[in-house]
Amino acid sequence: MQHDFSPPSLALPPPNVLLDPKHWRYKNEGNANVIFSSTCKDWQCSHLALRVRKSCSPNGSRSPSPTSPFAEATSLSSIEYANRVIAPLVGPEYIVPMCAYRVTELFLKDLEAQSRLSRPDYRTHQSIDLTQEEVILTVDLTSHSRIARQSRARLGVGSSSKVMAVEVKPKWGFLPLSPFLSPDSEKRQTCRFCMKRHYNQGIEHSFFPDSPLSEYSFEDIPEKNHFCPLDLYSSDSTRISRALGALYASSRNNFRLFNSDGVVLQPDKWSTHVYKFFEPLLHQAKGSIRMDSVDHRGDEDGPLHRLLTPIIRYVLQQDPVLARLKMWQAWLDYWDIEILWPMVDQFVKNLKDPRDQASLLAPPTSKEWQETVSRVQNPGYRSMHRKVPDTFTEIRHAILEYLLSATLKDCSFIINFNLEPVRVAGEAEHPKDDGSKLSDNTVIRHIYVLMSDDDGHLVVAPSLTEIQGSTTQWIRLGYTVQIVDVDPKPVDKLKLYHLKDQSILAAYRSQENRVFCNP
Ligand SMILES: O=P(O)(O)O[C@@H]1[C@@H](OP(=O)(O)O)[C@H](OP(=O)(O)O)[C@H](O)[C@H](OP(=O)(O)O)[C@H]1OP(=O)(O)O
Ligand SMILES: Nc1ncnc2c1ncn2[C@@H]1O[C@H](COP(=O)(O)OP(=O)(O)OP(=O)(O)O)[C@@H](O)[C@H]1O
Repeated sequence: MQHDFSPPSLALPPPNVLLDPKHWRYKNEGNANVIFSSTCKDWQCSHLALRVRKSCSPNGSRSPSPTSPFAEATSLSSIEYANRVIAPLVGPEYIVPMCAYRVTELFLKDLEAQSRLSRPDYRTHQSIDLTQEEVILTVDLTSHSRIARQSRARLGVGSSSKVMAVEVKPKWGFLPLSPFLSPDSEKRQTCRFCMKRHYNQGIEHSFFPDSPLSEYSFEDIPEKNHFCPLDLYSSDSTRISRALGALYASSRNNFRLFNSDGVVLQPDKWSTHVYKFFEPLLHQAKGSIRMDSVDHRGDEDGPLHRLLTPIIRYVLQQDPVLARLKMWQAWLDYWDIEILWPMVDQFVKNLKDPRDQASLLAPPTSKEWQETVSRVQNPGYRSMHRKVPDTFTEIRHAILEYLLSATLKDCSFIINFNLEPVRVAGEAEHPKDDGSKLSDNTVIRHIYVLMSDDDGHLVVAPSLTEIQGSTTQWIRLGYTVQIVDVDPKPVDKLKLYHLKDQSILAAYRSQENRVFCNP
């Protein structure tokens, strides 16, 4: 049933349990996959998720087009890519355990039928691919059971089941480095995400002129209050807070909050959920955190800004995930697609032998991906003055590097917070926490959180020693940070990347507002 990449930590229940559709509930989906969470309470099952590929059509038949993300990405290659290509770059602790699991068409049809009512309208033009023989069995990063079990085993305490998970799709975190882009290029001042806003608005108008607001619509907020990924990646407290505030106001597919059951919450439920999660701490601050309107997302004194922002900001400032994503996104996209694609295209045209042309743009092999990772990890690779690629091998290298950077520009990370039982001051502190590993590579870290007596603000610290004396009550949160959606991008998307890049630029230039992103 399973392939070699199954990590030992996924001790699996028998197939009759796993292949029972009533044990799965629709969780969420992206462009290419639908995710189901386990509803089975069995300890071997309760923290699992299924990642099921979508077809290109509404009836579930697989009809890969040359631009399809599935054309090269079978479930096995996605797993291999995550473990052998992405893990060495960003760190194995961020990679979610996964294995390929054989399924039947009947099982897929049942999943398809039971998910129909939960799926958003704008996604239903693609349904589950009923021809796939394997899906990815993985860990549900929004579930409480894995970290809670670990805490129980380590601390010998009954662990609370309170969990809050947030997902962030941070997108492109850099302004281009390319020495070949014009010094006057808009790309030197405005990040790709901020430019793309105008392109998205154009697409939405042309496709959905009368549609109600969806995840994909921009709400009517002033330009200066929009989310800029560069703020999130900045490691500066004020800028991270601003980025989070912008995401609360207009989250699109860049920010999600999950409840204790791992269900995606609608934005108007976020404040209440966050408030309830922190309730053990709030007796001192009840008056100062406002819960008096229905939707507190924009309220500076509401639970999102006062409670959620400090803990996410703390995690993002401590954890290297964003710095690593940004570094590799930028270095692997050294030339910029505006320069790279015409270079590739010209080179292909100059090749006499059609077999050489085909092999320059052939799907990368596993060996090539692994060579790419070794090459780019070599310190010499990060030189500011790279040789312009002009041989077959160099152009091929530049293509693979760009595709790798595209994966890192499109992935998301999930932070899962697990609330441990409430303690009072004076209780013995846990030993200093340097992160403990689960049986896979997942690292659990802990933070202490309290309401400051002085001003009713949330204080976050890595150990109690730093905060004792200023309060009577604190909570300890275990948290994990892991990345999802690190599939390989197909090589035949390269041309489309260029087209999209030029369309984004054109849409940005066609309007008057200029955005200056802080690098
Ligand atoms: O190009 P972008 O930035 O629009 O990214 C696409 C994403 O759009 P986003 O901006 O996040 O709404 C897009 O996300 P949505 O479908 O919009 O949620 C996909 O992730 C797409 O990747 P793939 O085609 O499924 O492999 C993404 O395409 P890639 O460019 O990563 O291949
Ligand atoms: N292991 C997981 N645990 C919990 N939730 C998950 C997990 N993997 C994915 N999800 C949820 O499902 C959503 C879609 O998953 P994923 O990003 O893998 O789909 P995709 O179709 O490949 O995305 P894209 O549109 O970027 O191509 C994620 O945004 C996240 O909300």
